[in-house]
Amino acid sequence: AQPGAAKPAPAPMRDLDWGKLNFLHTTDTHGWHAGHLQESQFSADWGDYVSFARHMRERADDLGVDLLLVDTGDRVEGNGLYDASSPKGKYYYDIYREQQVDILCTGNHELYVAATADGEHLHTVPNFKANYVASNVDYIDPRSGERMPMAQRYRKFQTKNQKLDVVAFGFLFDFTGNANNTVVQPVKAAIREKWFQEAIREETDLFVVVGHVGVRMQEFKDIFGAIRKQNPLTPILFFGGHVHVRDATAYDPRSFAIASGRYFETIGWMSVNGDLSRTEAEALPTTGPLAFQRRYIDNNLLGLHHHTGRNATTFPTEHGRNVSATIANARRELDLDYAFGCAPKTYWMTRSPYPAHDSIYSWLEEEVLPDVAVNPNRKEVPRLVIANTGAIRFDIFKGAFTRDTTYIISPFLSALTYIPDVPYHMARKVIKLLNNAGKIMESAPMDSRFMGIPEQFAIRESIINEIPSSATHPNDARQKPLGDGPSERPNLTPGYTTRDDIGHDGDDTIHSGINFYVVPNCIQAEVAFPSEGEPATVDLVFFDFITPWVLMALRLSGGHYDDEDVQRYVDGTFTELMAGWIEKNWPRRC
Ligand SMILES: O=c1ccn([C@@H]2O[C@H](COP(=O)(O)O)[C@@H](O)[C@H]2O)c(=O)[nH]1
Repeated sequence: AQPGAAKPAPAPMRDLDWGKLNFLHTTDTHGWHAGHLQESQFSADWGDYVSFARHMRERADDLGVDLLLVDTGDRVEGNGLYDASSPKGKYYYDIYREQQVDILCTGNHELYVAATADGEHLHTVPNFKANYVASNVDYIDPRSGERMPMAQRYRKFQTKNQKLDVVAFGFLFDFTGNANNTVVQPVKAAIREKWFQEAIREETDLFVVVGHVGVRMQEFKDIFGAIRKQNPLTPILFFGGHVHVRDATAYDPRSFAIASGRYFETIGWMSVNGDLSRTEAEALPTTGPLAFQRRYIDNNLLGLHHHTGRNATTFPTEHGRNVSATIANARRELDLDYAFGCAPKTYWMTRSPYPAHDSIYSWLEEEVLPDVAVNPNRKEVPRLVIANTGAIRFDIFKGAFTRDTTYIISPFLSALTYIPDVPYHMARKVIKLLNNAGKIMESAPMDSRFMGIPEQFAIRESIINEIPSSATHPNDARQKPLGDGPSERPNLTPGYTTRDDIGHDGDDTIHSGINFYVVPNCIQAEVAFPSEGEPATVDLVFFDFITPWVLMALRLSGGHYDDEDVQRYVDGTFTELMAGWIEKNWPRRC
């Protein structure tokens, strides 16, 4: 863990079930390779993960089984360790490569900005040349204009100990927001390609699909359908991401899919037992069942010690320590602990309802947006200022708001844009349409959920845990999450209490539950409105990311505007404007 990181508290644990084939899975780490310095349950860093993987690989060797590490993309954007350097990723690429990841793929965040895609092509792809798989992503060379696969389309290899043949794919969901130096082929088209049809006809013991795809998204179902049609009995293992939740499901009895959360809070564990080798299986009179297990490991040192049977002295390897030290140096050089101000209280994204005094969205709407959305030439003009909730990525904790926090909360280069003098009777309808457009904005790429937080692709209704559970045994499947307040098990720390299709026992650490309140796609501040009556026209100010939806909403309200009508409203990114607001409004020191 990093110097000064919060120390984890002991908690009741569930063990890992080892199988013949075992996996550790990271996804949507978004640059959090230093761990969560302020959150004890997630405060291990990438160096600790390097040590952990080393011990787990040794254990696999001792047992004569296999362990593979997989990563399903969105490794970048969302933390100072990646975002604060110039160029972005100056330190991150060399830190990430220290882990031996066996199969990895691209996420959408590797592709939003052309320079990020260049970085992926120049660094992570060659760093993991044999292991990086890009089944539906191409890169366009900026000099020659040549279009080429981002990496090999699929990977065929044998596991170390049991010599199991694996055919692995690496997919990205049907993302359309990529920069023009990349091409994302829709999954339905990619699986019709000759190379894919040949790959699924390879002689293999199992298929592994890593994907920056939610495990309940159609893209994974289509890939599963195509492989299964050709291979009625071969095990197919899916590792998903993008939606930022812990989740697991099975598409049929010989397949399994896991998603392992977000922000390096979780290290996913999947294990498989049964007749995996096709030659052995073919010799049997009938095909035996496969047994799949999953665990969501909280990324903290006490848990990692527990699962490896080690302690503070025996756990860190020299390699792991060096990686932790490299991260600490990078954080120091980037001055990530520089404080813009001191947050007077904690502001939550989804742990409190919106609106509320401790909702980050209420804070933005009531305090920040009215203050930063000011164009000096139009400051008297009444305006509606719309922000998409997906632009905010994390909670603000009471205490120092640092350079690191700015990127944690808002890593995007979001700009405030506007359409001047929109008739108010039209402009006022926009927020309602963005939040409740229903079927009109349901299908990609205009799916209105893309404006909101990724978690809400999976969680559609609030999860409120006010009622204390009566279950007391750690492995009691009837266990229900507990509230944030006093609980019947006072020793439990609040944390993930995941319910997936397999049951309620997926988390390695037994926690009391945390509330999740569904939030709207967008929020809106009314600024400089007349004290009485309504304005005839307003400036409609909004984050540039949501331009296509705003134009569509205006069209539905009878206003015919297009991209040419959209202008820059204030200079600077929203991240910079927010940091400036904090410097001005919150005390410098805590
Ligand atoms: O410029 C941007 C880019 C993205 N967003 C929001 O982020 C999510 C996607 O998050 P993932 O981590 O890729 O799942 C997107 O749906 C937007 O809500 C943004 O606001 N601005």
